[in-house]
Amino acid sequence: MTQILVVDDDRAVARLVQRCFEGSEVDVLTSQRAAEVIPLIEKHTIDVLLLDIMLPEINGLDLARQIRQIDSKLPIIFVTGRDDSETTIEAMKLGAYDYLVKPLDVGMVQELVERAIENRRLMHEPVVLTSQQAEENESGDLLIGRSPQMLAVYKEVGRVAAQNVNVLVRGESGSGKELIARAIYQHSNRNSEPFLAVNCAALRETLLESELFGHEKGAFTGADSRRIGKFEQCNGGTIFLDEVGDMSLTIQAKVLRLLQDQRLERLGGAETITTDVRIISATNRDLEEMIADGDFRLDLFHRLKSFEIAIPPLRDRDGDLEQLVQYFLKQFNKQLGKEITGLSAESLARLKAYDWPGNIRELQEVLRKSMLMATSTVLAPEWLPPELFGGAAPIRPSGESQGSDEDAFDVFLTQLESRGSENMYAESLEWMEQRLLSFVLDKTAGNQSKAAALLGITRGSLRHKMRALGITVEQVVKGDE
Ligand SMILES: Nc1ncnc2c1ncn2[C@@H]1O[C@H](COP(=O)(O)OP(=O)(O)OP(=O)(O)O)[C@@H](O)[C@H]1O
Repeated sequence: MTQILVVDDDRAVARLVQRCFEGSEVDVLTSQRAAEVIPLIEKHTIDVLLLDIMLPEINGLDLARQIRQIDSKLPIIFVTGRDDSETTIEAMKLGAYDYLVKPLDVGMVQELVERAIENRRLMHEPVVLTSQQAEENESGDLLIGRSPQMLAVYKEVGRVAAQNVNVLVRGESGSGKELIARAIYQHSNRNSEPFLAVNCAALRETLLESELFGHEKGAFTGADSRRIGKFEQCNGGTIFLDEVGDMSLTIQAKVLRLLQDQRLERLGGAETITTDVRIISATNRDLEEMIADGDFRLDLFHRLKSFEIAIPPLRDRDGDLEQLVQYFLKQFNKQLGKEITGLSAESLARLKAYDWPGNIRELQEVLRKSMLMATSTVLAPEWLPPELFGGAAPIRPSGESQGSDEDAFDVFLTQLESRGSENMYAESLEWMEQRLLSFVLDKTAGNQSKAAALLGITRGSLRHKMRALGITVEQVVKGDE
């Protein structure tokens, strides 16, 4: 269970945050007194702290300094009554995750807290290179696979982690670039400093520029207060630039300058700020081709790849598929309350013959969906999706799930009931969310902004849900073909 702590002498703030997470997996603890905060943090595992800057007994910033001594990586979101840029900057320099200005907006609180929870997870959940012991122990995210190809990758992680150089992680979509980036960070000398991830493909140019470099009030329409960018906020830490090939040339030039002399200016600002960040970047794009086409800067490319790690696609890893299948079967049995003991020989042969363009993430999704539908304890080919059969749907047992989604839902509900689920509400919602998101992303050809607009949720929430459900745009679009 995720736990967040809200500290504010204004009870309305605590009530609003509690409302934001009603019925969710997030447990909201509240306190109105500064003196209670440290004992609460020591007693409970707090994932995110929402902290009023103007507490009656103590300044929130001073309290944050004390908290940093106990837990240097706890994401703190400051809540301020007024948009006072000096205090805000002070807070961000202290390593605050972000800040919110009252009156609070439910959607914004949800989105920011969800992002902070994800950030906490990225920093904390250890990425463990597989060993028998690690698999048994099952804590954190495991990097499964002992193929010679992956052993070579682990060796490179070990070789580069402690060196203070920028690393470019390359690999196809879903092949584990983010996991490898986190493994590098966790084994680095900067592992007690923050790790912030920015997806360069997820934001429009101005927003990405402001996310990375910050902006001054009035720098562009909508910039109604000063904002500290991730490079400044992450001073001393590590930034993960995901989908780095999607940065515009303007932003590339700014990142290059930052890499050359660790200096930056906020958007619309004149002050030069010095910062010290290590960059781990990742891409599945052909940067050499982009350079040849004038879409990516050669000088930046060289700076980013002081060291390069290439993750092999799943289809090229000898023997890893079986191990990953075993691991995910165990994981999903637990999550879905199933008791599937293994795959039939034909199912395994199908999995091995398939190309896995979406790599591990696609394998996860295929297994999860198939396990959700399966009525037997051995996963037979009829439960596998059509793409594994070259597009032709496998024959399902008569009378089951051949028809509409409505029929499939009835079958699913019957299965839940017959296995005595005590979590039908959550499991059915997840089932429907899977379909809803896949449907909408299909309709919008994978455009997440349009999909979020259709769904009436923010793009951040959509991305969060996609990640939680293991949905990737490539897969959704591919399913349409
Ligand atoms: N070797 C592995 N062992 C176990 N799980 C893995 C492994 N590699 C990847 N995964 C899982 O597969 C999913 C995709 O991994 P990740 O997000 O790191 O891929 P990525 O290459 O960064 O994807 P994208 O290109 O979409 O950004 C995650 O859920 C991750 O935990």
